[in-house]
Amino acid sequence: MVEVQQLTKTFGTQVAVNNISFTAGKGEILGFLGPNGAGKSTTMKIATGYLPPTAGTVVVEGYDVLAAPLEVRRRVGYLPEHNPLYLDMYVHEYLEFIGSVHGLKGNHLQQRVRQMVDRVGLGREQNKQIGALSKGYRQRVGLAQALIHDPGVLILDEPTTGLDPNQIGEIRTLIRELGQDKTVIFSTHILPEVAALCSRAVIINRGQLVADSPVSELGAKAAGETIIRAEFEQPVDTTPLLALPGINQVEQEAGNTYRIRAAAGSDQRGAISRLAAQQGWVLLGLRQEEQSLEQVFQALTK
Ligand SMILES: Nc1ncnc2c1ncn2[C@@H]1O[C@H](COP(=O)(O)OP(=O)(O)OP(=O)(O)O)[C@@H](O)[C@H]1O
Repeated sequence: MVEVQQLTKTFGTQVAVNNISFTAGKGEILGFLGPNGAGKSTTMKIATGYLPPTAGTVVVEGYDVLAAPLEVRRRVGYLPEHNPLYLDMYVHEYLEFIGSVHGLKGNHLQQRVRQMVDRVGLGREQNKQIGALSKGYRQRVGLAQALIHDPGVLILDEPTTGLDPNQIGEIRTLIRELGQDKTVIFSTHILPEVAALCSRAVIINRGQLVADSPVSELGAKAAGETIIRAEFEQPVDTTPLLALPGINQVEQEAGNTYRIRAAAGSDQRGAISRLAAQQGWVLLGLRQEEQSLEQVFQALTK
């Protein structure tokens, strides 16, 4: 579990992160979104103990990043945005080195290295120097080093950037598996990735939190209201529709389709279909409009 509370980070006069709070739970994959410069990497660096907060706290599996940085590092796997690898080291050698930094030794260390090579799909490239690997394979080495000590929390800064579509698919599958029993926070600019992988998303903009909600509810939040389209066989009297609680406006569109604006986050379809039955209206279609994640992101971060 990762608990970010009223976190602020300033660099001189620049406020990179401005009083944000959110929580990521065990078995949860949290998408961390925001435009360039929003403060994502800064937040992740603080949560992994690489940067101290200016104010506020981050608590990782019960340990405060400032008060217990070693306990935090033991429990966190971190893939930084600019994956800092030792290019002249061989893949095995590097993973052994990182494993030993985490206190792994002997057979157990060798076994973990083999398991990680296998897990991230480094098999064919495992005997090369890191400098000889393609971007995608370097990213896999970065993931393997983040996982080597079997941390309960994984913080991945743009893990799929620069990968080809096949590699993206494989890394997403891996993240999905890891998310079953770990806490995973990952940042990305690829919005369909969030829809595919995450149950929840946190969006920040200019250092401030602008959304923290289940991905499925983001649309209504961004729009500030829910739009429903109802098609009837005949024109209907809009007065009883407008009288339903939570319905703000009803407009007739082409034919006998009505655009119904309702309070954000509410689902009025049941009430509308019951009203239609009461009034003897033949309801041909009833559809709640979904906003795409792109639209939501743009609305919240412009
Ligand atoms: N060491 C630093 N010194 C000064 N300013 C910094 C430093 N690190 C980050 N910043 C500033 O803090 C702000 C947030 O940067 P950050 O890297 O956290 O954004 P981001 O959301 O990760 O962006 P991107 O999507 O482009 O990676 C930016 O304006 C950046 O210039």
